[in-house]
Amino acid sequence: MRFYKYHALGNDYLVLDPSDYREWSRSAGGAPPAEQIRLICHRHYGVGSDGILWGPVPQATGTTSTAPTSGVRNGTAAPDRASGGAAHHSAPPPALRIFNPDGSEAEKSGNGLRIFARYLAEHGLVQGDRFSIHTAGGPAQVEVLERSAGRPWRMRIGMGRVTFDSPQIPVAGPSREVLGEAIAAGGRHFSFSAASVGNPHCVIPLPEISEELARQYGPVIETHPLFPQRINVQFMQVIDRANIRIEIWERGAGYTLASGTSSSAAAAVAHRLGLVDAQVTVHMPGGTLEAEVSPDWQLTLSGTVTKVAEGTIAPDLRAAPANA
Ligand SMILES: N[C@@H](CCC[C@H](N)C(=O)O)C(=O)O
Repeated sequence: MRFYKYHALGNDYLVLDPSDYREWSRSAGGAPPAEQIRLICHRHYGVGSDGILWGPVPQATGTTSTAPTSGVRNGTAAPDRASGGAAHHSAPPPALRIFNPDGSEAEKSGNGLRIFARYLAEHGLVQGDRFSIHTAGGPAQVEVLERSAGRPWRMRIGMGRVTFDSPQIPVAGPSREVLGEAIAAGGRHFSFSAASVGNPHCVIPLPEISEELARQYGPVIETHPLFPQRINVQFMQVIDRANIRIEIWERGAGYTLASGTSSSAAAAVAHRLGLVDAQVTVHMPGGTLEAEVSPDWQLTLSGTVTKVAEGTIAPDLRAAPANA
């Protein structure tokens, strides 16, 4: 029952390889039960993390939802133009399932993809510095930019194509691009735009942002009736045409120090609204990511991954209820 802990700008994940957890991988859902995910991710009762990266899994099960809450469906991000993906490999690319600390399953994670890519590369599970990873939110193309022993790695991920179309995000109401709409939450009115990069995002531009703002209004917006599958929320401050700041409330995880898909969605929305150019540095409490939006709305993200620890989950944790 080994685990590998990494962080990407303070957004921390545990990689659990299904080959170490045969009982769960052979179960009906083929993944850890939701109560085990909640316990393992718990900061006091468990190992502690912003989520679990479950893989590599066979590609077919990488797009199957057994999650109790988020209702994962096939993602909307288009295959990365540059990837060529599976076509370049004789074996299908490794697939990844992503679980939030509340036990729900997410379609995609930008930081999770960089972390899982490093795990695959340093365990000899992929060849070379360019490879694909499949998620329920679409394929991603990885490029290892810098690898050095005992230091954080740097990688670039082709995240796929962003969409602002309401049915694909999803956002309730008539079919439309969700740009600059009004939302009332927690007694306040905001203007928001919504996007999917494989998972759903609500971006709220404001002149000033703070952690308190994200913690106060994030949970109300995450579960707003406009968003039938809940939503990740970014409060965004545009600094200039090449820099934005975001504070994040993640669906199923709460306040986090960084998020890759949030960075992608915020950069794409800011670009779509004409507020920034195509290359954007996204500043978050945990650090910065470099985002790029291509003319056909393909997104690329570059940033670091740091290995934290590896170890073994004790049998006590397998048996204990979440409030033990
Ligand atoms: N931290 C992630 C996003 C993880 C998934 C998200 N909470 C969801 O439910 O969609 C990232 O780096 O993108």
